[in-house]
Amino acid sequence: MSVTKTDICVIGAGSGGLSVAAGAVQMGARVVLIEAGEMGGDCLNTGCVPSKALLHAACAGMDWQDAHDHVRATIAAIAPHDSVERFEGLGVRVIKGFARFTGPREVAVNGETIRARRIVIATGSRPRLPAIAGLEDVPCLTNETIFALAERPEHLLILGAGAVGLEMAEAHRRLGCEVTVLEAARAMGRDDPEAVAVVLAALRARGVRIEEDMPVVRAQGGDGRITLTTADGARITGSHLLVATGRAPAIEGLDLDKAGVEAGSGGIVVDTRLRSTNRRIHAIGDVTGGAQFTHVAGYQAGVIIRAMLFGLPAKARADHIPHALYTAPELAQVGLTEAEARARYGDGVEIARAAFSGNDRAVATGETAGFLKVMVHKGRPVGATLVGAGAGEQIALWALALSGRQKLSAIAGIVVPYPTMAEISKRAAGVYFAPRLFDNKTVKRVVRAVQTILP
Ligand SMILES: Cc1cc2nc3c(=O)[nH]c(=O)nc-3n(C[C@H](O)[C@H](O)[C@H](O)COP(=O)(O)OP(=O)(O)OC[C@H]3O[C@@H](n4cnc5c(N)ncnc54)[C@H](O)[C@@H]3O)c2cc1C
Ligand SMILES: NC(=O)c1ccc[n+]([C@@H]2O[C@H](COP(=O)([O-])OP(=O)(O)OC[C@H]3O[C@@H](n4cnc5c(N)ncnc54)[C@H](O)[C@@H]3O)[C@@H](O)[C@H]2O)c1
Repeated sequence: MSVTKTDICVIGAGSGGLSVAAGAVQMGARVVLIEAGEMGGDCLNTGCVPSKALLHAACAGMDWQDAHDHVRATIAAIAPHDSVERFEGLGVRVIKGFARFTGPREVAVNGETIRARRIVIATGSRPRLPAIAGLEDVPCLTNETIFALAERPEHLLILGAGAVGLEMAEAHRRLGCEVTVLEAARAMGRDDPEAVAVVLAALRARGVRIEEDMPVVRAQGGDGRITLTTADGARITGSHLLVATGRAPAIEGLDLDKAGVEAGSGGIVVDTRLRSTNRRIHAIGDVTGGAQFTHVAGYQAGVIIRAMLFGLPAKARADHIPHALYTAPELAQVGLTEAEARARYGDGVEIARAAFSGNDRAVATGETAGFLKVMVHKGRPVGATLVGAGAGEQIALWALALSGRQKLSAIAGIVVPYPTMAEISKRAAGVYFAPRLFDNKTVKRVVRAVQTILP
């Protein structure tokens, strides 16, 4: 077996692995990148990119065929950025094959041994199928197959009202499918319930049936006719079934034990510096079981590059990481939700709110559903929840505020073009300061005194 020595060996060419490889090689490290499937991983091929392309096409009123052509064209347009050719051009050695550990510093692929000073596991996640009687015998779709569906489902059943379930419900309903979402617990359970309610109301108004606290106990049927039985005995029949009940870490076949890397049911165990139980092996992205987003994998890549290349003890933060749900309206969150802020700071937290119905641009465009609420502790925002048109774009301002640990006065002090949706952020900050300024006896006394002496 031939042996190749390198500085960094990256397993998985998805959002996390590609970022590590590109950053490290351009700063002078020797990098080997191993990918078993498609370059670009989940995000490009079966996740973010096709889902956002499908949502756009559906909201723009395209038909099934045009929408799927748009999905393929979008992937094809972005693919060169993640391609073998681009990475080889940067100086990375790319190996297409399945990697497995053969020792604490060694990985084997296609009969070759890669011996590396540092190894990065960025193998991502796979759809997790729940233990429901009969499910294994029913033809079910996941994110790996739904974007390649040739024909429009007449009635799409969706298990799980998380991000995948709700975005796919939105897209397929707009493409003309009947859609039923069955959620065992609460839809978008980690997000602010008041904000989630706005999204659910909009989806329901467009005809999506969403049932929460509705565990499914049995699945039966075949191609074109699938019946789900709920715990209370109700039977719901549809033509297709999408399972969107969360993810499992992609660690099968990696032989982690040979490298002394521990994994739990959530994924590879890492410390705040994203080191596994083998200190020379880092793990980033979905495989660690934390917040599963492309921008998190990319952020974590930056953290470990600092450690691997410069020996800096960089820690990964989580308090400034935003996420967004791309339904209409969108829902976005950064930092603590109201419930989390109240649990942490008790009465020390204040909530500053503004509604899209009070935003002139939203009124002009008819997009008045939704609100912003900002959780404030000692004059600093510790979280922001946005639900409304363009929430995913607008959360960037609050991500900046939390990332820089800025005061709310920084947001109150910005000047925003009129009329824009972005005014809602300044408005919420104004709501926080208004009583301090306008209901303040000292301020009033000072103004009266100054007025008596000013010429
Ligand atoms: C439908 C859907 C929509 C999504 N939308 C968004 C969104 O809008 N925004 C967002 O931020 N996130 C979104 N996500 C989540 C996002 O796709 C993931 O968080 C992100 O792709 C994780 O990146 P990663 O590098 O950890 O893993 P991946 O991108 O999955 O990459 C892992 C790579 O490792 C390879 N691999 C696995 N095992 C091996 C091995 N042993 N040897 C070699 N290669 C291996 C795989 O083939 C894969 O290419 C979405 C996910 C889904 C399912
Ligand atoms: N816009 C985005 O950024 C975006 C979009 C899609 C996916 N993602 C990422 O992908 C990951 C996976 O998404 P997901 O939606 O599959 O997972 P999820 O964890 O977000 O949601 C899964 C949902 O399924 C429910 N569930 C679990 N078992 C069930 C059962 N047996 N029957 C019915 N419901 C059940 C859960 O209660 C939960 O609400 C997410 O963590 C998210 O980070 C992000």
